[in-house]
Amino acid sequence: MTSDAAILREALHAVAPGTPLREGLERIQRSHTGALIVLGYTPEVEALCSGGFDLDVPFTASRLRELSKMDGAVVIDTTNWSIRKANVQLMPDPSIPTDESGMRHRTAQRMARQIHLPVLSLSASMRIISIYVGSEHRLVEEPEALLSRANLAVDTLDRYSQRLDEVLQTLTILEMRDAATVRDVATVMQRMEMIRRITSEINQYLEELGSDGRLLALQVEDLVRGSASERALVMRDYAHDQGDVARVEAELTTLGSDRIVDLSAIANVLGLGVFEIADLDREVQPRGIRALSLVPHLSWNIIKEVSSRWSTLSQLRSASVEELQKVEGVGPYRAKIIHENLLHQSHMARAGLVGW
Ligand SMILES: Nc1ncnc2c1ncn2[C@@H]1O[C@H](COP(=O)(O)OP(=O)(O)OP(=O)(O)O)[C@@H](O)[C@H]1O
Repeated sequence: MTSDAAILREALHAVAPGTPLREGLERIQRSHTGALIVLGYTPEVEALCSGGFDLDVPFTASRLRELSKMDGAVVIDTTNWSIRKANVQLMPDPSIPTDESGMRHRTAQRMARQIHLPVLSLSASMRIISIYVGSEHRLVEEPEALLSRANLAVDTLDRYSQRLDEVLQTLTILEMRDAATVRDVATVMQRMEMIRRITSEINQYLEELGSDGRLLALQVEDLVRGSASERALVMRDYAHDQGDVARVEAELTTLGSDRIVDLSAIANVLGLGVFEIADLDREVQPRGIRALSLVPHLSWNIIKEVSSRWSTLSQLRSASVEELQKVEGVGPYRAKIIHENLLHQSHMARAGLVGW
């Protein structure tokens, strides 16, 4: 079953600026009237409606405004965006608790708690749009306020991305010198997880911003391009058990905000066995999967095959062209490219130059 929070998120998306529903709500606000709108038409909703009249007309912003001029609620079938009822009295169970004041908002909250569908309430006096689903409640924010918070979050994402670039470059150089430590790996994973978190927050803003968030969406896309696959590569390089990457991903995602600052906790999610602070300075070897991903023209299957033959990047780097050729799917040409590219990466790293 879809959770109330997920339904609320969808509803926020449906009322985002630029959508027909938002246009209808803005028209109602401009005419200084209020509205009570149920987003969903089910037998349960039908049973809680009294009076008014039945309709089956396509939803338009102007129809919503006209129908909201009348007393009572409007019911919209969101499966085909048609208006099904207008001028109806909603009769949710009066024993359902509500902390709202004013009959419109109290009815909206009770109704939402009973049917677990979005119910919108527009106050005539305060120009506020509220959405209720189950016990969830959100005010629909003005685009300007949302946009300024989203911009702040994008600035943060930008700073986090720069910092990730730095720590990832350090890790790359240390990997080539066989000197990476648990701390370096955990620091990269920490930065990547922080980027994932702020990106998911921004995506929620973007959903609510609708067409007003288009430019910002492009900027975010630019900042996070390739970051999810890079994160998976680092995990595959260092997770104690390579088959465990899905668990690592899930645990990292749910790590509380107090624990995400703790490098030991992150290292332990990767299975790197940190029992005391000094363990963070233990050297670790990558499997070489990220380094192989930088070699041109290598398919994922070949990367997996090659990396499974040698247990560490340094062993892989010392493999000769002849040895590489013994791997299924690797011919003389590919073997040479792998060999030369890994050496090239190593030389660049030794010279302190990365980003090939
Ligand atoms: N149970 C209900 N079913 C349908 N419509 C209702 C219901 N309760 C209130 N309303 C609608 O809300 C309108 C305003 O009601 P009321 O003045 O009691 O609420 P309010 O919250 O004080 O108003 P506002 O939100 O505009 O400040 C009513 O005229 C009616 O159209």
